[in-house]
Amino acid sequence: MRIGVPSEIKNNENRVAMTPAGVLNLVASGHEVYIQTGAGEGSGFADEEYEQAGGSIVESAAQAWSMDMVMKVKEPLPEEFIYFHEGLILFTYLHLAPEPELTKALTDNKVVAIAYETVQLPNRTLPLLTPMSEVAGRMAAQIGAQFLEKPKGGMGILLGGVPGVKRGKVTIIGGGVVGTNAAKIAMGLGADVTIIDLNPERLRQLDDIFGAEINTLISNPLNIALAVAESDLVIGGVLIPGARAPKLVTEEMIKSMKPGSVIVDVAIDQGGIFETVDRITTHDNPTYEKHGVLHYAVANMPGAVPRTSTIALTNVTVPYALQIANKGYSKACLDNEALLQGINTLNGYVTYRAVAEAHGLEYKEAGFLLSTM
Ligand SMILES: NC(=O)C1=CN([C@@H]2O[C@H](COP(=O)(O)OP(=O)(O)OC[C@H]3O[C@@H](n4cnc5c(N)ncnc54)[C@H](O)[C@@H]3O)[C@@H](O)[C@H]2O)C=CC1
Ligand SMILES: CC(=O)C(=O)O
Repeated sequence: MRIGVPSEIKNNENRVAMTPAGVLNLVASGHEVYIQTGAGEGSGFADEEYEQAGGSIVESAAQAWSMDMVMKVKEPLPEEFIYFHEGLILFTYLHLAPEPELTKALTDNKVVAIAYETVQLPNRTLPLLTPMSEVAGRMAAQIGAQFLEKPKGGMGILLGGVPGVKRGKVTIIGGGVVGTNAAKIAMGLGADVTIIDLNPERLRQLDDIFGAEINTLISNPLNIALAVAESDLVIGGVLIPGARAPKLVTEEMIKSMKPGSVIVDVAIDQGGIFETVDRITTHDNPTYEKHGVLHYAVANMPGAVPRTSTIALTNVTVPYALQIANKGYSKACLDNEALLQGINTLNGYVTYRAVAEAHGLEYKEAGFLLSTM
């Protein structure tokens, strides 16, 4: 199979979908990999390293997009829709629930769109989302701590306090991968941390992991309102796979926070959990202020630490790319239920139920479509 790897074009997105090690793997199995010149630079991978691994460098995005399968990191932006065509296999993060135009472009052009974030193992975990959630979760606590500093617009507190001065309060809504990693760093900084989750079993696990060092609360509007009101930093890490994130933190709750508090909406890639987050922000201009609270809503947080993120991401994506390349997408997905869960659009249909529901579109089961093709 011929695999194309274009450069990422989102603001400050320095990750790339393939490392030279990944190229070596695919080439060793008889595939051809075409990398757009300079695509790996932001992650510290030079064109020559890809060539030494057996890949070919192409000059333009159009050339990289002209292959049988395109591997990317972030969802395509409107200027990339011109490259869509029938039968193209697109393997990348897509986050389609909050993206009606992208969903339409993929179905109109009959792209086989396999979303990293909905590839799901039988134990319900999301192996291609997890490493980036680990990165973003850890970053969320660091970023929150930074923006609480006065010169960054915050109220001017140190999360860990000092002897004789109270520690800062951090509430994390969603105790999955983002939440757990945010908690680790926030606790490491010395903050007073509360995690809120809907799943009591998850709260038990968190209690076992962190013990008395952490507060856990079941998710309901009252607990969220009380915790948000007394927090200096609130981090949103809720996910219902494939679906638009629920708005759990209302405008009234944001108004109840102290001036100079900070919210970090990590779940913004699925639409975000804060009612007052009305736009996606960028690494260039990461925050805005509303009701005196600093709002951070960058949808590609790991793009700021591309060396770590690219390696962590490709560690998990390349084995799945190999299955698709070796068997063809149809057999690979029929043989591997986890990969089948990744198909979001196929033959002009939306094949992920939560995405179809988000846009009021007809849903078709990918397995059924593939077995009748
Ligand atoms: N902004 C960025 O750059 C990045 C964003 N993300 C996003 O972060 C979000 C979280 O991802 P993960 O932690 O990997 O998901 P996860 O599936 O590991 O965790 C989600 C947690 O949310 C909980 N939850 C569901 N409904 C809830 C509710 N009503 N109240 C409280 N908790 C609830 C679940 O029980 C689960 O524990 C996703 O939207 C993901 O795409 C991930 C990486 C980077
Ligand atoms: C998961 C995601 O959206 C990211 O890593 O950018």
